[in-house]
Amino acid sequence: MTDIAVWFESVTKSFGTVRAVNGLDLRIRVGETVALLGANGAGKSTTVNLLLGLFPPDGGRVRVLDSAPRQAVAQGRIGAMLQEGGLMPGVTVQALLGFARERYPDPLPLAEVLDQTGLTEVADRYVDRLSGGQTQRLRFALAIVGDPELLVLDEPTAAMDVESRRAFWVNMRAYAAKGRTVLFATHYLDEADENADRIVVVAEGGVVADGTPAEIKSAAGGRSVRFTVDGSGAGDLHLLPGVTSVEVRGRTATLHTADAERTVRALFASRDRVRDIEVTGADLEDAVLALTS
Ligand SMILES: Nc1ncnc2c1ncn2[C@@H]1O[C@H](COP(=O)(O)OP(=O)(O)OP(=O)(O)O)[C@@H](O)[C@H]1O
Repeated sequence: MTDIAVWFESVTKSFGTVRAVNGLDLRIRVGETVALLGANGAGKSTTVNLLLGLFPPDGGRVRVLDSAPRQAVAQGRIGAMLQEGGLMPGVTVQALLGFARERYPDPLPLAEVLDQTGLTEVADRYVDRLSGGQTQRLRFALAIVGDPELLVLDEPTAAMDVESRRAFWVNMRAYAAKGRTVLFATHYLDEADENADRIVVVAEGGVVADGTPAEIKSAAGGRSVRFTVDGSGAGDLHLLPGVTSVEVRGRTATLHTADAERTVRALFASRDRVRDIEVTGADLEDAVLALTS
């Protein structure tokens, strides 16, 4: 028995000519809550699907809870909330959770799951009559009903409003606090920051950064300098001292810099006038942009 819950070793997976996962190395310890963070197409869902044994890797090895993924899933040791997949219509919330419970060797009590996921009030409602947020809660309930050792969530809060989202993370953290391992994929950088012990940033199918939220922010380092581009254009901005990347949207330029003071001084020296200048500390979004650009 090891204390590694999830182990990817040099894993690759291609779809036709697209290499969705490219030499991925990742180890997650038992009890960790890890966010997989990356842009569209970075390889998050493919990683999750490999972890669940939905298809085999082309190369490398995936181990979950000391087993092959399919075996761990078959034993009911992994709970998953995926992006798609319909719920059986024509049954009530309670009945569906009841069926699901029977598939597991040691499920949680039904009342506890309903209570924990805020579904008690709609227990008798047909699943096709639920709101979007309630449907997501039911998906979460189905993921935890078997009391799995590992919980895998692929963009779990998509389609939830602010209040449902907040409530969802409270529930997720309560589950993680029982010593369970959680891996969730997200686009929401603030959610990764607030709800994970560790953030793994993926781009083009590989890990580009891995650390605590604080470490990720400081690894990307630096600050952002934002201003309105005037007649001088934006062509030479990447040459300014300290600048690590340049983004221009409309008339607003954002410079990511490792040395804001030198960048700002050189910026003022290089043009007659600099309008609407704003210097901010790198937030997680800037950090991820800097790491993946
Ligand atoms: N079944 C498939 N067939 C063909 N290409 C695929 C398939 N699944 C994924 N891909 C491609 O693999 C790459 C990685 O996709 P993946 O869904 O893993 O990314 P993601 O990080 O989850 O993206 P998103 O945030 O948009 O869900 C993308 O270029 C995608 O188009």
